[in-house]
Amino acid sequence: MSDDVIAVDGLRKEFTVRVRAGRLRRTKRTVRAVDGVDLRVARGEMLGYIGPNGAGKSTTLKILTGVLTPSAGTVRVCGLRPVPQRTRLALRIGVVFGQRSQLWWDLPLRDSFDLLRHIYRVPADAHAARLRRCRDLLDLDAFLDTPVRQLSLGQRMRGELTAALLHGPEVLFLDEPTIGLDVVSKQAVRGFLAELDRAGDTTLVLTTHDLADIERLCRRLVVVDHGRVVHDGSIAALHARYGSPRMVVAELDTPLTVPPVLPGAPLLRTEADGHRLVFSCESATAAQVVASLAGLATLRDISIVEPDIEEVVARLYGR
Ligand SMILES: Nc1ncnc2c1ncn2[C@@H]1O[C@H](COP(=O)(O)OP(=O)(O)OP(=O)(O)O)[C@@H](O)[C@H]1O
Repeated sequence: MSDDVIAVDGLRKEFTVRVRAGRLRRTKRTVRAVDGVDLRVARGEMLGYIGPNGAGKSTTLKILTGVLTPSAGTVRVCGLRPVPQRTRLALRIGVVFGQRSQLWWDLPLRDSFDLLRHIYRVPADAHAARLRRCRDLLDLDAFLDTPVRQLSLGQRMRGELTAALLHGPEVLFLDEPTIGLDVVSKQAVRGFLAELDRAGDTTLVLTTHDLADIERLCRRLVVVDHGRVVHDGSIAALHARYGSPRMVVAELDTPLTVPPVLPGAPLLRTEADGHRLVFSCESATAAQVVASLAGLATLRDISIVEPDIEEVVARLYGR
C-alpha cells in the first residue's frame, strides 16, 4: 500500500464570476483557478508550494482541507475525501492560514488552547506534552496569558502554529505562515517548522511568497502557474532545469590588460578597477574556470556563488 498522505489526480476548480459588460449589463465568466493538478505527497515530506499571485495555491489548499469542493478530479488526504469527510479529516490535519485565525480574539492564548483540547477531545497528558514542546520551541510563555487581540502578528502566528498542532495532526497545511513577520519571528517560525520536519512524523505543505522559507525548509518544491504544475522536484533540479549557472568570482593581484576569454564561461562583469572578475559557469565547471584563469593571472582569492533562487523563480514565472 502506498504511504502517500496526499493523493490528487486531475484536480480542477472553476469559479464563475460576474463581470461588467457595459454600463448596466453583467456577463458570467469562468475562472479556472486549478487546471489539472496531479500531486502525491508521502508521509513525513515537507513540500513547498509556490507560484505567482493568482496561480491557484490557496484554492488548492482550500480543496485539500475540505473548505472548497473541486470541480473535477479526485482528492484524498489521509485516505479521506476532504469535503464529504471533513469532520474526520479535521482530526487528522492542522491548518494555518496566515490571514485567518483559529484563536478566540478576546481570550488569553492559554484559554484558546484549552478550548481546542476540548473540541478535539485530546487526552490531557498528550495535550500537556504537545503544549510543553510548543512553549519551549516557540517561546510562548511571555504572552500565554495575553488576549489574542493584543498579540503582535509574530506572537499570534506562534500561537496559531501551536493551535494547529495540539491535536497531533498527521498533515499540517500552512498558507503564508511568515507573511508580514519581522526577522526574529520569521526565524522562530522557520526554526520550529524545521524541527517539526526533523522529527519526521508530520507531513508539511507550505505555500509562501518568501523563497527564503523554501530554501531553508523544503527539499521538494512544487511550482504552479495558471493552475498547473510547472515544476515538481528539488531546488537543485529547478536550477539545473532552468539554467541558472553558478558564478566564479576571482580576485586578481594585478588587473589584466585584455579581458580574458575562457571556454564555456563568459565574463559577466569586472569590478574593483579590474581586480575582481565575475564569470558565469555556462558549460564549464568552476574548477575549469579557475584552472584556465590561473594560467592567465595571479589569483589572490576565488569564491563560487550559487545561483539565486529568486532569479530562477522569476524567470520561471515570466515564461
Ligand atoms: N471565491 C472565488 N471566486 C472567484 N474567483 C476566485 C475565488 N477564489 C479564487 N479565485 C480566482 O482563482 C484564481 C486563483 O486564486 P488563488 O487565491 O488560489 O491564487 P493564489 O495562488 O493563492 O494567489 P496569491 O499568491 O495571490 O494568494 C485567481 O484568478 C482568483 O482570482
